[in-house]
Amino acid sequence: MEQSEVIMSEASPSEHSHCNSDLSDTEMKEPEPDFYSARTSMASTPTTDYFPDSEEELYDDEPSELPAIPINYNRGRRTSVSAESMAPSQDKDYVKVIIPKTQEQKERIETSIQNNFLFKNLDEEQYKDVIDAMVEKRVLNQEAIIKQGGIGDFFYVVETGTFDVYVSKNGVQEKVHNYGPGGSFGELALMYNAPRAATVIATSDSVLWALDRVTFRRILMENTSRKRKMYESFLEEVPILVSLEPYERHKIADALESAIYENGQLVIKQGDIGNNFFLIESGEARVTKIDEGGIEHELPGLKKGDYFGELALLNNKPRAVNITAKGRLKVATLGKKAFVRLLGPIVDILKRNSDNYETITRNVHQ
Ligand SMILES: Nc1ncnc2c1ncn2[C@@H]1O[C@@H]2COP(=O)(O)O[C@H]2[C@H]1O
Repeated sequence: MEQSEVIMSEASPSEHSHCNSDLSDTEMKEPEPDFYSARTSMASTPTTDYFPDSEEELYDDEPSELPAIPINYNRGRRTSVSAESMAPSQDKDYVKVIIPKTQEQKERIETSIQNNFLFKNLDEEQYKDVIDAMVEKRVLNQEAIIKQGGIGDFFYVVETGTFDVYVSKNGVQEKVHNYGPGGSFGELALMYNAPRAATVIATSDSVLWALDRVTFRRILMENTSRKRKMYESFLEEVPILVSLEPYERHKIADALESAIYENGQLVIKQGDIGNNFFLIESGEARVTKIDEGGIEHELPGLKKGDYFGELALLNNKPRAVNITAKGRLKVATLGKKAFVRLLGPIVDILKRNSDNYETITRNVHQ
């Protein structure tokens, strides 16, 4: 069947200044959220009709085939969504969503998604479809864009502004996360047909790009859930990551890329500038250090579940050692930006552990 297209009314161009984009986590101020009076507002009137008044409009009661919901995401409170196959990319009956945009709006979307891992690996058509379907949404400081327990309608990418995420457990609200420009949220309810797992509140006047659930499921869901599933059990077993929340490990999975090194291949060269952090998925690695006299010393090796490459990223120093594949080595890598953003909660542990290197090196030299 031919794919049809539905043209939505145009979102009005932005006159909003791009503010707060440089706020670091530490600069963000704690809000006093009032979840019950919090409201959301549409930036541009012409698109208002496209956002249902009630999220319930999107649903009916027919049961649907559901993927397994991961731990901690409002288990047991699943909602159902009909007329969506579990392999959305193969559904030829979908109607493409096209919301006309100015060139300036398209460019702003491209800038917002360029460093977002969920948008990596899209082909040209998928990329265009995503941009076509996105709708601009402006929120005011302290507005709740998502409320925990609500039904999921849209996935959001932050263009400008900042957001805090709260999870309520046993009546206690806990701040679990925050987002800035380029960040994205709201995927869980769409992926698992589950109620919203958290409340997301703007901590400054912000601009978001919203992607409807059908387009999200059709284009972004498969790759996202494939990667999260692929790395889930591995990341659970990496000792350095045990203190992280399951959701934090999922965000790491989004950002990971796997690479294979054959026996004897150099992964890290002493003295180089460091751009990546590595986790060993399988195999082993040799670690050696060349001293000032040019003599190479063997240091304790690395195995599955170990990490390396953090030192140069933590201290902005050249690589301290050589790392070489010993047999076939499979690693999962994180780029520097993702390392800083996603491993923030364990930076102190990484730094503390790195103190041991000096002792190890000193012992080897003696
Ligand atoms: N610790 C967390 N647990 C659950 N959701 C989170 C967490 N941190 C950020 N989020 C995001 O908050 C969103 C709330 O809506 P969703 O459940 O659709 O998707 C959720 C995630 O994108």
